[in-house]
Amino acid sequence: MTHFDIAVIGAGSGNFLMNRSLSDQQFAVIEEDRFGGTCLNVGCIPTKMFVHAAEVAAQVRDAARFGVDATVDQVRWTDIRDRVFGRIDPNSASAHQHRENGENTTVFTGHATFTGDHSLSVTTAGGSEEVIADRIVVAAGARPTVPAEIAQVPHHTSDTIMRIDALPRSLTILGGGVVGTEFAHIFSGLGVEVRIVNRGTSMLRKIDTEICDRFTALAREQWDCHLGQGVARAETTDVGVSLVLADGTRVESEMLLVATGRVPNADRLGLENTGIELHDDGRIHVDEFGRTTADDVWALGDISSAHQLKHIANHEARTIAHNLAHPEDLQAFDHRFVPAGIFTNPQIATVGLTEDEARRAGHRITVSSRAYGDTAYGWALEDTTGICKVVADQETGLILGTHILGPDASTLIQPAIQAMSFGLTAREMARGQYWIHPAMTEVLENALLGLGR
Ligand SMILES: Cc1cc2nc3c(=O)[nH]c(=O)nc-3n(C[C@H](O)[C@H](O)[C@H](O)COP(=O)(O)OP(=O)(O)OC[C@H]3O[C@@H](n4cnc5c(N)ncnc54)[C@H](O)[C@@H]3O)c2cc1C
Ligand SMILES: NC(=O)c1ccc[n+]([C@@H]2O[C@H](COP(=O)([O-])OP(=O)(O)OC[C@H]3O[C@@H](n4cnc5c(N)ncnc54)[C@H](O)[C@@H]3O)[C@@H](O)[C@H]2O)c1
Repeated sequence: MTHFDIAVIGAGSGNFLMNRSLSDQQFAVIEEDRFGGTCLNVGCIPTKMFVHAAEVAAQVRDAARFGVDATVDQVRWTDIRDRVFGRIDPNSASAHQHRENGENTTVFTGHATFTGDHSLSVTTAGGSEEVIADRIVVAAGARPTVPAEIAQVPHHTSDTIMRIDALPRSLTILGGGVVGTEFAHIFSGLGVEVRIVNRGTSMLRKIDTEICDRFTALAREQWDCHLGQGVARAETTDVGVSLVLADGTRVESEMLLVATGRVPNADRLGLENTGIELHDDGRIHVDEFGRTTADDVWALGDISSAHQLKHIANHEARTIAHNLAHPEDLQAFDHRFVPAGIFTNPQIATVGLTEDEARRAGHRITVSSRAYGDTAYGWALEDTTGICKVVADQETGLILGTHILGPDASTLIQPAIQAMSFGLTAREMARGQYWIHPAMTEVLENALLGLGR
């Protein structure tokens, strides 16, 4: 049995806790898989590296529209894959090594479960070890869900599909959420026939309705979409896998990717041995400072947050690091304006309330939408589908939400996030600064001016 000041379960965002202000603390860092967690190894970073490769290919295919004739001769999948993981794997290994060599860190490679509020059993390759700690931070993340009707047929999840040895000719994606639409973009960009089966009648159902409807129509144009239907049964066939839908339609592809959501890993932590309480959806319950319902046990990121996003997990890790170092001066999480970027085709970015949410919350709102194609740079792009929408409060003039669909949406939205975070009104934001002409940001300027205050 070894005693530590702080034990951290999970070296994804949990690996950022060990900063200078806690250098006098002895840490146990417990990780059962790779350092860097989901984002580095199987999430944000590799997916965006693949998205870029897919967009290079898509741009070549689209070049003739601009008077440039070019063709994609070949997609060297294994070269693309090995470039991605040739950068990522050493990064993860060096993060691990850094903690192995750290003066105040001891790494345990294995699966941690609680045996009490401050005691853990770590199952390692060599047996099991007991770790006792005065304070424990749970940063154990989430994992992909696989519906029972799929479990018995060969399938991938986002954890495995990026390391396949060869591209399939066709891919069925079950789920039309963020993971499903990003992989649809990646694989269709690389030349794979993509089919999507989604229970909901629209894709990305949580986003603003206008953007959602527009994106769903564009998804139907580029992928073979089967929406509003569950899977009655799944079968292995000569081709690969066939999903039989409720109406009898068979959707068959060489490969199947399941992207039906992610569940917090709280069910695998022996929490029944602790005072840690859960939400109904399986997340660990934390207060605004990151404290669970057990004394001196904290939690952050996908295991506890309502937002499964890396920038949120990072923010929560920074806040908890501060709170561990300064228990007399606790800081609260800031979840007021949580932005998200969806790196599909077209890209989508969103922050704050959708139009419907703003109405339901009782705001008297003013709404303005502007097309990319109505700005000079939108002309240069020949864009016909992009849109920027701003929702503001009529009385205060404050921006309640911003929603963008189109190239570089996740970059274009940042001034809106800044204005919302610092309390600038839409008018101040539109009129109180220069907007570079003819940059794509003019679409946001025009949407703000369209609010009419
Ligand atoms: C395909 C994909 C793409 C994504 N893209 C984006 C994006 O573009 N932008 C964005 O903001 N977010 C994105 N996300 C979400 C983002 O990756 C997560 O929100 C974020 O990584 C969560 O961080 P975390 O530290 O909470 O969990 P993780 O990074 O998952 O870390 C948890 C760690 O705990 C370890 N662990 C779990 N249980 C135990 C245990 N009992 N004992 C020991 N170790 C344990 C795990 O092995 C893991 O390393 C994406 C997710 C996926 C799946
Ligand atoms: N760019 C990003 O920020 C990014 C990228 C990837 C993932 N993520 C995070 O990961 C989380 C999980 O993403 P996700 O796409 O797996 O989940 P999701 O909740 O976004 O989407 C799941 C989809 O699967 C559908 N579905 C669920 N069960 C089904 C079934 N049995 N049959 C058919 N369809 C079914 C749902 O209707 C939904 O459309 C996201 O919420 C997001 O927070 C973020």
